[in-house]
Amino acid sequence: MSQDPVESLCIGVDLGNTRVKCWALGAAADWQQGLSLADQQAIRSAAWLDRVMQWRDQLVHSLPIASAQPAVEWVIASVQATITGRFCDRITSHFPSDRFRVLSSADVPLRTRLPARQKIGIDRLLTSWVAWQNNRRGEPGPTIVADAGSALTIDWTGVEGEFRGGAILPGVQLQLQSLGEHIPALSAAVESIIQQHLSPQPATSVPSFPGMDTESAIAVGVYTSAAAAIDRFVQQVELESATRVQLWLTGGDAPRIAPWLKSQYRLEPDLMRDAINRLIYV
Ligand SMILES: Nc1ncnc2c1ncn2[C@@H]1O[C@H](COP(=O)(O)OP(=O)(O)OP(=O)(O)O)[C@@H](O)[C@H]1O
Ligand SMILES: CC(C)(CO)[C@@H](O)C(=O)NCCC(=O)O
Ligand SMILES: [K+]
Repeated sequence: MSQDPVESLCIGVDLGNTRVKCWALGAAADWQQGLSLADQQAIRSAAWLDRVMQWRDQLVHSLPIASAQPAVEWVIASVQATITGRFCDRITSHFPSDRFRVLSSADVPLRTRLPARQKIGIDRLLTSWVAWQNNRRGEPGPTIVADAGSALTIDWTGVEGEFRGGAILPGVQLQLQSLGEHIPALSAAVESIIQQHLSPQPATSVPSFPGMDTESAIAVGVYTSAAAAIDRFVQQVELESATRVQLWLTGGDAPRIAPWLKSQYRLEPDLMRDAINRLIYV
């Protein structure tokens, strides 16, 4: 009897600055529903590579065809080259027949006239490309993606699909950490906000305005600064292009920034997954 793989499985990986996110793509995306296997593991921790390998094992065992030895391909979008090397080495040592493909900026079908395309973060290009694709089906207009991760990036793509560049600033968590580390009087309040952020419970309330104690003043400060940067960027693009823009909001801190925005937006927590999926399957 043939031992050949009967199914193939594609796993999308977003290797960010703080977290790694993995998803089964294509048809297999459904197989993991209800198993909460979308691993979100801090890269700083020693065990993160083991966690991903465990997740890959669990995912394969959850395939509907019990005897399958699927051919597994990892499609990796990474902003950290050194860690990508370690990641691929680990995959090869655990699962020698797994294949991987590391995406580069040349894989993203978005034009740009920027001088150094290869230096633009793959996350910026991928999310901009998929948001622009989505916009084409709706109202035409420039696309802006605000990705609130470790860094907050805000990027502009023209109506014809040209990546125009953007803005990069410290993300919410980084702003909080720098306050906590450099201003002793604020470190306890910052610690408490960070703990709330990391709790699996979604935020229940938006801090009231203005902040009436240290914690809420810090929260109002960092959220309004992120939201104001995004609103200002939107305003500038609208001014320069004389049309309404479509703003997409993604990244771990997007839901907390959203209530402070004046601009209309669409919140898409998994824009990176959608982008990798679309790149591979469409
Ligand atoms: N379990 C968690 N671990 C770390 N950050 C979390 C967690 N849950 C929510 N967050 C929030 O998500 C933010 C990180 O967002 P995201 O996961 O998009 O970033 P990232 O992948 O590290 O960054 P980037 O993609 O910019 O490199 C943190 O600032 C934090 O506030
Ligand atoms: C800006 C970040 C860190 C955001 O994740 C990433 O896109 C990156 O490492 N970019 C490289 C520099 C650039 O995009 O111009
Ligand atoms: K990101």
